[in-house]
Amino acid sequence: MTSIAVIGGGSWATAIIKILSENNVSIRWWLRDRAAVEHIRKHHYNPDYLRDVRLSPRKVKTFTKITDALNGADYVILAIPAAFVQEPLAALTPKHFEGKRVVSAIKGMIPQRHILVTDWVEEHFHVPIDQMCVIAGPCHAEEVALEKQSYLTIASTHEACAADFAQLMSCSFVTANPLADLYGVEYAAVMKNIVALACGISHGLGYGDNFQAVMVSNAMQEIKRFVDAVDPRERDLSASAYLGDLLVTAYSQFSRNRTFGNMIGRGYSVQSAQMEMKMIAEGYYAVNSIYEMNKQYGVEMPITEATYKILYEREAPASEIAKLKLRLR
Ligand SMILES: NC(=O)c1ccc[n+]([C@@H]2O[C@H](COP(=O)([O-])OP(=O)(O)OC[C@H]3O[C@@H](n4cnc5c(N)ncnc54)[C@H](O)[C@@H]3O)[C@@H](O)[C@H]2O)c1
Ligand SMILES: O=P(O)(O)OC[C@H](O)CO
Repeated sequence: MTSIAVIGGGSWATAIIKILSENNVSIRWWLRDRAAVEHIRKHHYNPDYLRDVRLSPRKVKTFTKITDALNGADYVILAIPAAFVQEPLAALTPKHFEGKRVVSAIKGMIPQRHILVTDWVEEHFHVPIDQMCVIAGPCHAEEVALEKQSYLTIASTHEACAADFAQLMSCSFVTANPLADLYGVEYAAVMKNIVALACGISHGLGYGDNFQAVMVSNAMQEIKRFVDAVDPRERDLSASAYLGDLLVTAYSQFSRNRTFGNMIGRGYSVQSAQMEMKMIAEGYYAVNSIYEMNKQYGVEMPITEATYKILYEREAPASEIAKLKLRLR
């Protein structure tokens, strides 16, 4: 039986565990919050996220020590927002990851370093890049909880590695397909969060669907320019791992990033929006990383620049979106 360690106690970790539990696997789940661990052991659901998801005590074991969760695991899935992933893994060494495949479920970048999570894992824990995958595609945890038909893309530099893990992430309500484009998929997943922030900000300011449709079309071009500059190769950005994820995050009621952006557009400060939201909007951190990274590449990125100026330079949302309006086509 495949043994899978899941690191993180949020909504996406909980949804991933629900999917994996449909297959013949054993899950070793590390959560930061001890009270949540106690609760799950006793009541078999996560008290903080997706409370309707029942967790099989036969398949899912919870741990408060991360090294215990990793013990004997074939796969390690990282499902903590990128801004917080370094701290819980700080005590781990390359030895803990020997012989294990690492899967990033994170759609964000390491904030202080402006690097992708897979690059950080390779650098820090010496996991070979071809032994890593990312979980991508348009998929909200809330819809997984409701067993609504969803599609995931498992991306890796090594197609066989992606294909193996895709099997484990497929079930009656999820179709997971492998794709050999680790970096393109990972960057596109980071960038769609920035676009969702911009869509939310515009919506909060009173812009309508017509404007958002143009924003999303321009965003797809912006993502293509950036990804082509950073990792040039042939790829079909209309595939669901890229365009699909952008659409779901820009339009869904469940989108954390859009919700956060909407609050900013309505006049909340960054701090008050963060306090009001129980969940993490990865795009807030990602926009800083992509903006900083782009100093090296010099790609034309009007949506990223406008979002950066609003969130990090405290420019007024109304005037930044008014300027952006003139740059969209
Ligand atoms: N939720 C989704 O539908 C979804 C879908 C696809 C990908 N993702 C990605 O999954 C990752 C996890 O997101 P999520 O939606 O589960 O997040 P979430 O907001 O539901 O949960 C937050 C998680 O972060 C942890 N956390 C919060 N503050 C922390 C801190 N200061 N230090 C350490 N840990 C802290 C919490 O314990 C919890 O595990 C993100 O990269 C997100 O982009 C989420
Ligand atoms: O839409 P968000 O901001 O909640 O992000 C969640 C996922 O990335 C959607 O695929």
